[in-house]
Amino acid sequence: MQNCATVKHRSVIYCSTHRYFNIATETTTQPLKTWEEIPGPPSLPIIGEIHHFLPGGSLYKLEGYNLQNHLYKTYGPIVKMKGHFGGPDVVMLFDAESSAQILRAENNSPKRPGFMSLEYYRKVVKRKKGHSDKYTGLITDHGQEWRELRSAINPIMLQPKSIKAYNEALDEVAQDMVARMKSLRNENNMIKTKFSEEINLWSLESIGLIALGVRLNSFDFNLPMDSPVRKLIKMVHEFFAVADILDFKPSIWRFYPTKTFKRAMKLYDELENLNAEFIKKTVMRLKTENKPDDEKSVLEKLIDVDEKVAVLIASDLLFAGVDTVANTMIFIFYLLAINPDKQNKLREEVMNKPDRRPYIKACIKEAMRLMPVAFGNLRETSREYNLLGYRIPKNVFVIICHQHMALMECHYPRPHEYIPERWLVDKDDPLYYGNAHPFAFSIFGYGARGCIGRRLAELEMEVFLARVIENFQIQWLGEPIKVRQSVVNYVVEPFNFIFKDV
Ligand code: HEM
Repeated sequence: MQNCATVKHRSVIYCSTHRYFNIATETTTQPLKTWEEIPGPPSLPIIGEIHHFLPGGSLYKLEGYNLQNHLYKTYGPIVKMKGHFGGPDVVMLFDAESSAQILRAENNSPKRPGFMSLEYYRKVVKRKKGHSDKYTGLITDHGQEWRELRSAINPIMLQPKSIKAYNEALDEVAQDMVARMKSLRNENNMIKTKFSEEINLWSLESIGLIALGVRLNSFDFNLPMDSPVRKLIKMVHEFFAVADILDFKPSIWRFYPTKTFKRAMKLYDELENLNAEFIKKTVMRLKTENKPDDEKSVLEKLIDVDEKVAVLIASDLLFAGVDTVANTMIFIFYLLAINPDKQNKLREEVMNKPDRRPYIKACIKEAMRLMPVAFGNLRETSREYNLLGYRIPKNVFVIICHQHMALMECHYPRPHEYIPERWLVDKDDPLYYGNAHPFAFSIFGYGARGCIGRRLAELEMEVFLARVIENFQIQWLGEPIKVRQSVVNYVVEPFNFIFKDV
């Protein structure tokens, strides 16, 4: 059992009684420890900690949850990783209260760096080519520019009523996808084609319909491999792969244009052009139509505000909204497949309660807690902090390791079990989710910069899951699923799902 109070490097006990102390306030009479004193793997000049990840190193072959758990157990709730090859120093937080401290304090103008190579492409490469737009996009802008973009999109994407209006359209996509799945099964009721690609088609079709207002026809069996839709999916995958190498792994691209860096610049260019093509076609069509507000797509609503902004935002929605939702959906299917009692309970609800479905929401939430699509979130500090008794300087990258925190016993009892009920039980039940620190699980991020696609993602997943559960008994064959951590978490093949007719 992993208990927050058992961390050997800390004198602070805050969690086992479900009371959370503000550690910064507790220790104000003691001198702050320095940046250098923050525990972490010893680093070497220039290369930082890379040697630990090489054969024989203490972190060799560790990744994802296992890496986080190793760091937490070895160094405690705050771990420093030195930047390598000109990259920034990073602090990893496994402590919910300190995460809250950073996320709340940075909420005024939150800076989430992350996709540095994409930012370089949009702010340096593109501008050298003559693009002079004030904005570069939701993901890569910060400060005033980001705030302006965000305030244009917030009312469209975050109001439950405007998202609910897409229910029927999403259901149509879900039903089409179920029909496609039926026709793609072999004699053992397994999907003959690559399952992850199939789910990506569903996710792209859904987001395409909402963002652009058109059916992309991703489910067309005659879709050529070099069609724009397939190209887009391939490019989004590739985008995450190159961003992982350049931005989240040691890379010297800041000093020398590596092969991957060159590939990335070309890919970002191709991806933006492809997105622009999709969007241009839609914009032209929309100019000839005049729909009532509640039937308009996100792009249509944004065009009413500002056409250039509309194109930028729709482009970011397309690539941030495909892999995230698709992979989450695969994790949900898997957890329901290996927990047939939960699946049957869900089916009961889906078949009998069309209007109110709390259990489906709980199944999705619990899957995201147990198998999140992203392991953490990021903020750059805009000032100094006192975290857990250490001085954290300005301009440091802080990673909020929410995957690890959401699997801590002190927050969620029986943390490695799939128990959707924990999101529904009363206060006096020990499983009650409200006993956890509110920042222990923050899959969609936090505050002003939190995921703009959250409500849409939730609705997409609910609608599709209901249709799948109504039609199929999902089973999983053989060894447990394997997950590969990249910028987002992916399932490694084989996809041993069985979709039997109910
Ligand atoms: C299960 C699905 C999803 C998960 C877990 C997820 C998670 C996240 C997280 C953690 C962030 C960072 C938030 C922060 O910094 O506090 C984020 C940002 C973002 N997400 Fe999502 N997301 C999902 C689906 C989507 C979808 C469907 C879309 C598009 C419709 C989308 C578009 C975006 C965009 C554009 C941002 C950047 C927002 C900004 O910086 O202002 N996401 N997402």
